[in-house]
Amino acid sequence: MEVESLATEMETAVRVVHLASSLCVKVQEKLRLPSSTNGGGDVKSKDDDSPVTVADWGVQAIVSWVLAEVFGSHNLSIIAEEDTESLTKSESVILLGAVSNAVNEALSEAHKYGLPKPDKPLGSDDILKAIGRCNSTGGPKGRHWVLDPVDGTLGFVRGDQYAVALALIEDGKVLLGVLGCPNYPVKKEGLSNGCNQTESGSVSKGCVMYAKRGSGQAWMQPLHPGGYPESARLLTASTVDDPVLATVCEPVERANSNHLFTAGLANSMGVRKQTMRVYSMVKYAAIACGDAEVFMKFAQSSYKEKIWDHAAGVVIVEEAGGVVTDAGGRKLDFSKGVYLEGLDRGIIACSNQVLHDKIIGAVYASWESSSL
Ligand SMILES: Nc1ncnc2c1ncn2[C@@H]1O[C@H](COP(=O)(O)O)[C@@H](OP(=O)(O)O)[C@H]1O
Ligand SMILES: [Mg+2]
Repeated sequence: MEVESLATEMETAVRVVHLASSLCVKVQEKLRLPSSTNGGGDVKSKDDDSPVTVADWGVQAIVSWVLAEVFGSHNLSIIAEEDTESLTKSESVILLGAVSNAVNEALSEAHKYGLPKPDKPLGSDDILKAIGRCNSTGGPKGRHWVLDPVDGTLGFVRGDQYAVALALIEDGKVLLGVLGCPNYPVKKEGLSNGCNQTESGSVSKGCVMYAKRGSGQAWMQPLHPGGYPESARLLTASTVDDPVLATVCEPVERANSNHLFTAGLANSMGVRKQTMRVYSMVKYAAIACGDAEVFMKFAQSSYKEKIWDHAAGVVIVEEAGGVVTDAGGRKLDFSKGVYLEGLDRGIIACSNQVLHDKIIGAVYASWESSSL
């Protein structure tokens, strides 16, 4: 498949991530209201105790509905994080109503993003069908959309960073990636070289980043409440290759990555800047636009990374000039279904190859002496 032939896929993916991000912004605002007035925007717990909200289901419904409208539902394969189980329980009527309202409110604006909109509001059955359709398990062959409707749900419910992440995988390769980062601080003007902030530049909030495999380009658009933006800027990852000058980022949650190991590693390399703890794939976004140089994640060995937590971010970082591998220096394998099978210890994303080589070397040196 020629990557150039993916114009409609890219266009649709970018536009629907803008629309989905606008839904998230509204739901996150509601979550900050007292629970009696937040319109059913409460936070639920999944079986693994991680949070899930109206936004997770709402985004999944919207993306699934739009992709089915544009590409047809026949043979449409979507691998996504949420399922309908808790939404279909009898006690979930209010929750399903809140998802329905959020989805229909967002879809009523779809034309502002150049996307199809339904003739009449979607019913609960349509919404459950759209969410439930995203149950593909992927694999080595064929075309699969990969969606994390709200990555970093903990950040989302805390009013912090989160991302809407959509990617397209074909025959195990990530061809397209789109990241909606509604709370990302973006410098407003004079931005010719990524989204680095300067002291003089004014900063606005929210962007969508995207890249097509092999294009050598990653792009960023501002997030506009009123519709699809006219402009896009090229992103360039940082050329800093001296760890002493590098900014390292890692997950906020101690449970998701070994902070002690990362701190020891950074220390051994002479890193001086304070580690940035950031929720979600926004860490990949920070590397792609030059705000950070290194993202490291060392989960517990029993944890298996899911493809939707990485696919979009990896292609965006790579096309912006960065390098992403496991801790053994091997490319992440998106061909094995829902999980990143065979991952060696952790994930290392760097803004350039020279820095990446240094970090991988330091991981080897530190590993033996660590108690991981
Ligand atoms: N025990 C664990 N170890 C590592 N990652 C985990 C984890 N439990 C959940 N995660 C993943 O870490 C993601 C959040 O990333 P981060 O910690 O970098 O902010 C979660 O995404 P969701 O919030 O979409 O569930 C989830 O997929
Ligand atoms: Mg996630």
